[in-house]
Amino acid sequence: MALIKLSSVKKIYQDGEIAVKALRGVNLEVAEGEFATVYGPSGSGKTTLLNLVGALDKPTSGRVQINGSSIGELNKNELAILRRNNIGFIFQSYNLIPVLTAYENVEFALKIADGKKVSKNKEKAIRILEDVGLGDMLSRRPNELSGGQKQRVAIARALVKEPRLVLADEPTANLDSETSKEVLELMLRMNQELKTTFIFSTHDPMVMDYASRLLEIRDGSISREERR
Ligand SMILES: Nc1ncnc2c1ncn2[C@@H]1O[C@H](COP(=O)(O)OP(=O)(O)OP(=O)(O)O)[C@@H](O)[C@H]1O
Repeated sequence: MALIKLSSVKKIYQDGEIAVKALRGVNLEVAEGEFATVYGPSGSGKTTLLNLVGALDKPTSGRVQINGSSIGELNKNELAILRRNNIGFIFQSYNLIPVLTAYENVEFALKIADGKKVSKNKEKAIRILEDVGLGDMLSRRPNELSGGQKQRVAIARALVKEPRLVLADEPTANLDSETSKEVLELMLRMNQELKTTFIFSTHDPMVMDYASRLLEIRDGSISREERR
């Protein structure tokens, strides 16, 4: 069974009088363990696609299945549980909690996922922050970190739960090439060792080099696909 399955998915945003057709009938299956990137021009529908795959939004028509569940049939609470148990998100806007330190932001994500193993959580949170190169910034708050460092806290927070699926919107947009490489290597290791599935939206050729599957999206449709 595919981890993600989209069947004839359309998404129309109503912008006042105007209906914006953001996705125009997308069919897509992503299996467990894929490392896929979605690329295409600005406004082509990449973020819309990731939001649907992440159960953050529902399609206007068609079906989005995550691990066999049709998201159109789940209520808000069920969608939240599905996301919490399966998906790590890395967004452009970071969504870090401003009053918490880098370490606390990462540890908090673990606490929500699994309230029990507190001592293990501490080790895990520190280790993943070291892995993204922030071992000496554990006690900094978001406003004391650069854009790229915040991005790396957001990456650590998404990965620390070891979710089945990681969704990332331009994960390397604010990182220099050395840091991008380290973060991508970390994700690739998780992909190989834990079979974590990754789906990225990106313009970055380095990210595309790591991908095992490239999906081009144009005007709300998948226009080209390549497996490597
Ligand atoms: N909430 C919304 N209301 C109305 N229109 C929207 C909304 N969100 C997105 N759109 C429109 O839907 C289309 C697809 O947007 P989307 O954000 O998915 O594109 P994208 O490929 O991620 O673009 P970018 O690379 O610039 O982030 C665009 O025309 C956009 O203006």
